[in-house]
Amino acid sequence: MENSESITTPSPLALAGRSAWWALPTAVAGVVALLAMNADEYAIYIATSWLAFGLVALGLDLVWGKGGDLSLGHTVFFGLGAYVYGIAGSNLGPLLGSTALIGLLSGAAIGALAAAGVAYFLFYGRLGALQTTIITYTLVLIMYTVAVGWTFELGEARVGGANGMTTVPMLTLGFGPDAAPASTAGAFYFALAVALLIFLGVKALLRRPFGLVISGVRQNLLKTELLGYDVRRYRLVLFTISGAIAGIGGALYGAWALYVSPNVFSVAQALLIPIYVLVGGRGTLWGAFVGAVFVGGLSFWLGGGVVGGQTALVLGGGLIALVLLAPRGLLGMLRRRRQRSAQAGSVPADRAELGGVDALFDRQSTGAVVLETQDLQKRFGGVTATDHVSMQFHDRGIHCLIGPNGAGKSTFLGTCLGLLKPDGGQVLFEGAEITGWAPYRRVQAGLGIKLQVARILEELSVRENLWLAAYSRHEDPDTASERVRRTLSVIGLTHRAHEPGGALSHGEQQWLDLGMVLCLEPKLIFLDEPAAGMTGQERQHTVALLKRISRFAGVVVVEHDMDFIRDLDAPVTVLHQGAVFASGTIDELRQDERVLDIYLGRQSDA
Ligand SMILES: Nc1ncnc2c1ncn2[C@@H]1O[C@H](COP(=O)(O)OP(=O)(O)OP(=O)(O)O)[C@@H](O)[C@H]1O
Repeated sequence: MENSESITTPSPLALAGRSAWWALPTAVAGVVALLAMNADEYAIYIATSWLAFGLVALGLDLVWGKGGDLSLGHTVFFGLGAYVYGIAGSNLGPLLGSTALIGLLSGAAIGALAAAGVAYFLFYGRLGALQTTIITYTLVLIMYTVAVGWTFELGEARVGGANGMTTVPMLTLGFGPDAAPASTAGAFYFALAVALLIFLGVKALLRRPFGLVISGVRQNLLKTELLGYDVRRYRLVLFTISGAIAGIGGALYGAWALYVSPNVFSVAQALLIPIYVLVGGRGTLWGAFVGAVFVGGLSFWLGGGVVGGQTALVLGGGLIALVLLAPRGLLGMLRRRRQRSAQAGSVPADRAELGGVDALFDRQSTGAVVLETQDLQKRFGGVTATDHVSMQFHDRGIHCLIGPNGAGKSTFLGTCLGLLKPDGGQVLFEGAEITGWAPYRRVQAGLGIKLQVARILEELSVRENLWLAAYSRHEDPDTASERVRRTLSVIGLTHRAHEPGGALSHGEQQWLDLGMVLCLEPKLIFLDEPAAGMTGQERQHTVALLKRISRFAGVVVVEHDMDFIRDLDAPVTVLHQGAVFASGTIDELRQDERVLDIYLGRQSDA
């Protein structure tokens, strides 16, 4: 009862935790501000640079800790922020004053622009994680070479290649030509306020459904796309925001150092940023600042000569030890580990409400053809995996697809879903050609897919998993929450709604995965080996559930288990060597010598 009440909580914000989320960061910033009042001016000056580095680390933690993409190129956005602040500030500052505002705007703009360009290339090119890291690293090498060799003058600004840029104006908070530069303390408080506001902005963003999608992207990119989210766009937006934050950090750094060296693009500087994040605690956001202060503070202390000038050596050794001893970072050590439930829950057959399926579909199915393939072909080198397949699937009823190993079932599924690009033929959805569509667009149009291995988002709660699916369909938090409540009852997981998906048993994860597909209210559902690994009772229940679902949506079942197919009592198509080989009822096909032959391997040609 307690669970079901909280499940109906309409606000998506409830998904992300406490409501006074802004109070702690604000209080911490307040305490830091109070401490600074009594601190030595030189310490305040040094601490201002830690805030600038903390910001670029925050930008990286956003894409790495939250989004899962390790970028080694964030120092490029940081360095560009510093240079562009120098150029814009030295030209506009004498006219307008407020180099602070100029710095914020120019740093954010150049950081965002550069990051968006890189992200477009990375994500729309569908490059993998390793390639992302290598390409961002290469970017650092390129930028360093460019910065060392480039000398030019632009108005008051002089960029001097290897000598760097010396015309970087001081931070001015006031407006107008007569505005005076900020004091050391003034610059620190300004940087602190900027860091706090950006931190709160990032937190607020991640508490929105955007944050859940990003969490999905990190945990399982394919599943998130199969929930209908344009994952490339989400990653691009996240990377762009993170570049803007790094650019602002760079502008603050430029205003602090009053000089920009091409070394901001050096490999050493590039590697320091992930080190800040690792030391502080990846994915914590706070850790970005903790890492910058800790590493900055340590090198400041060591630089004072306490270890006989071996600063880099001692710092390096210390950091290696820290990362080994506290792999989750300083803040990660403090965080309570989420307990994985040891409960080995079985499939909740007796608790699931088959009748509840009716309430999950608002629309009536008409029995019309929803998906059609025409002459579909797919080759892998010399292997023809899909051979001129023309099939139709309706928005009601069950259709089974069988065939021996290597018959081309998965390939056919992959081309229908947009996971594989066909070499010929067409895929039509409700009469419109969708052959070139990305998977998420097909899901938005009404295709649902449950792959053989359950794909759930293990760190999100059961409810959040379902909510993400329902939100993709409805984009209305209240409607999504209501659908989640109904779906939980259908899949019998209401009592585990608030547990992380990763704590569920194998069987329960399969049900959760199916529940996510149901939340999408698809017109046609592809199920890849739904009976794999199930007990007899679980199979019976699945058969009953699929029959119920098939009143409202077409269900295409790809299976090996002939008893399961028989129980489904539905038309069957046999694939062999990529082509449609036979079709009929399972009993008819079991009598067909040709079909028996291919299953027993007695025939090499169709
Ligand atoms: N990525 C790939 N690269 C090269 N060949 C592939 C690839 N994917 C599939 N194939 C080949 O295409 C043919 C069809 O494979 P597919 O996996 O579609 O069959 P299947 O019916 O799903 O088999 P199974 O029931 O064993 O999963 C096989 O000969 C397989 O070796």
